[in-house]
Amino acid sequence: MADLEAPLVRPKRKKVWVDYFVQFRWILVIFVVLPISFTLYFLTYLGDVRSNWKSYKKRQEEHEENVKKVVKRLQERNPSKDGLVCTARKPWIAVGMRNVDYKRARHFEVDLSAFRNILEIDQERMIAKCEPLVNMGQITRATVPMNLALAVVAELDDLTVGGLINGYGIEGSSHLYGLFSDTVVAYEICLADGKVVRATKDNEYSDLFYAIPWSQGTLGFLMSAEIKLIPIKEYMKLTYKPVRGNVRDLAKGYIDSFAPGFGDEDNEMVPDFVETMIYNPHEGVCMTGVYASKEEAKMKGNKINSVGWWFKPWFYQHAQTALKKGEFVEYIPTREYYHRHTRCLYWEGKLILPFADQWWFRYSLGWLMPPKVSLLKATQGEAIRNYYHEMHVIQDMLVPLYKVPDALEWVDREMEVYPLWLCPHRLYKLPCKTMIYPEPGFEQERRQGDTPYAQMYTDIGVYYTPASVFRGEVFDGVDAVSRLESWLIENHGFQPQYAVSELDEKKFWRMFDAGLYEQCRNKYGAVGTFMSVYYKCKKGKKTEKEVQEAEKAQLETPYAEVEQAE
Ligand SMILES: NC(=O)C1=CN([C@@H]2O[C@H](COP(=O)(O)OP(=O)(O)OC[C@H]3O[C@@H](n4cnc5c(N)ncnc54)[C@H](OP(=O)(O)O)[C@@H]3O)[C@@H](O)[C@H]2O)C=CC1
Ligand SMILES: C=C(/C=C/[C@@H](C)[C@H]1CC[C@H]2C3=CC=C4C[C@@H](O)CC[C@]4(C)[C@H]3CC[C@]12C)C(C)C
Repeated sequence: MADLEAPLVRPKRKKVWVDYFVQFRWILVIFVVLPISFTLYFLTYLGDVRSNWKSYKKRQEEHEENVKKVVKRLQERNPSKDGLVCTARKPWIAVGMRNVDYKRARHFEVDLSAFRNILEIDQERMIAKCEPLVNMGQITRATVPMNLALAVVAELDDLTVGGLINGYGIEGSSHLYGLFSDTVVAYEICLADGKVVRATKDNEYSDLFYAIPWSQGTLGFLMSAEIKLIPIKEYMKLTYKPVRGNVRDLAKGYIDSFAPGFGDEDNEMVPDFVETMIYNPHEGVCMTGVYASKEEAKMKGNKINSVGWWFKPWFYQHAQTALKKGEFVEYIPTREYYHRHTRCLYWEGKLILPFADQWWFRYSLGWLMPPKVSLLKATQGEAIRNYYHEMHVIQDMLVPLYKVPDALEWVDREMEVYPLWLCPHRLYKLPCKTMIYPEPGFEQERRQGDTPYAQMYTDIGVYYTPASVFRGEVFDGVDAVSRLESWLIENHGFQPQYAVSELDEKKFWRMFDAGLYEQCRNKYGAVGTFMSVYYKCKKGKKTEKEVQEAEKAQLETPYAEVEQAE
């Protein structure tokens, strides 16, 4: 605690050309990225419309044909000559910060680009059956008019079902439903030998069912997923409540905004949606939402705010107005609420287009927003990419709810990044130990927000330029991330794998549990066909030696070493 009190003194840093490149990147973004993004969004939309014209039967038939092609392609692979297997999705298309170096070294690609259809919306079973490239924009466009939604809808339109399942996905409803993968009831998986199986939590493939989340596509290819739907209403009644104090007070305000006492999950006060934004070490805004009918929203005296229109203020700035005007309530059309952070990429848009939040830009060119993450990645070059690793932070810390005050103190001291995004999620106690798992014995502590069957966690989203960089001081992003990871390991926290990681293999397996994953890798023949999850997450260019070692790997030994060391 003592060293927490002493302020860090950082030396000044000299600006280099890449600082100016980042500062003037908006020129490239306005004239190249935005027009192409807009065109691509429009073409994707037309593709979705075309897909919707097809009957479910036709889509299912096409799906079966496409699955056969995947099986054939896998069987064509010559293990002694071809590399290990991954999808053919280009590294820059994926919505993640990793450099996906494994796709820049020897590998064997399987093209899944045809898998972009919603195969069925079953209103009786309350299930949406989706192919892996169905994205969030597409699914809400199809379900919201039916007053249905996936139980967890990740905010950015371009996030895909396959990426959210094989990685992680979260939203403001995760305090009720868990992470995206917790809402899946069945996976259709193509295994290394080309066998296609349906895994559910209680059939013969239940081990595979539990091992898929966080495995990054290293156990098999996901061909489709059956995902839980929930009934929704047309509007989200959102309450914005300002909180003030030190970071521990802000954390308490956040926890009290939604978390009932231990085991009191049926408490009617628990909202449908929760998120908190912390704007500086002394101020934050806690938001809680409940679904509301259009009749209620349109009642006299109620304020409707269609936040999705291109000319509207960016959502995080709109929420911030609660700090001036005090607590307020408004009704937001549900689909616009789901995608509230898309237009400004949370607040990252401010750095890329610093004036795009001004009224004159919003009214004149706001309709071109947002720039597609994939195009930003495609045009950023090595220098900007490295700048984002060294002088910027894009990380999430999944921590037990009761540790949020400590985590906020840590981030404030070590990174000084604001705004911060806080979003709670349940971490279920499952019949087997998955890659991420609650603290052993958490239920005996009977803490606020927990239930006997799940521990409440929080995703602390740390995205932006640290204050020290704005002040022109030295900031070592690589070292900061490394310390963040160590803090997470010590505090039973987890780091989503879309972010850049500095973990070595042993530390990786200290953060994540390898037991079930390794067992399934061996049982389902993934070793020697699919890459390992650490190989995929490891930062840095792959050397020929590393590629060869990965290809020859029979057993993932570092896990065994961790076991022995403990
Ligand atoms: N609100 C949220 O929850 C947010 C989440 N994110 C992160 O972004 C990521 C999603 O980005 P997105 O571009 O959609 O996904 P990606 O293309 O980045 O895929 C993520 C991983 O899933 C694997 N994968 C994807 N589809 C399949 C499949 N059909 N079969 C097997 N493996 C598959 C990929 O394997 P391969 O490398 O072989 O292609 C990759 O390892 C998530 O992992 C999430 O962590 C980011 C922002 C917000
Ligand atoms: C994890 C969550 C949200 C994360 C977003 C804030 C980030 C996810 C991917 C990030 C980005 C990817 C690539 C980029 C290209 C760079 O040149 C600029 C930055 C960026 C656009 C970057 C910006 C942040 C993300 C969108 C959820 C759980 C809240």
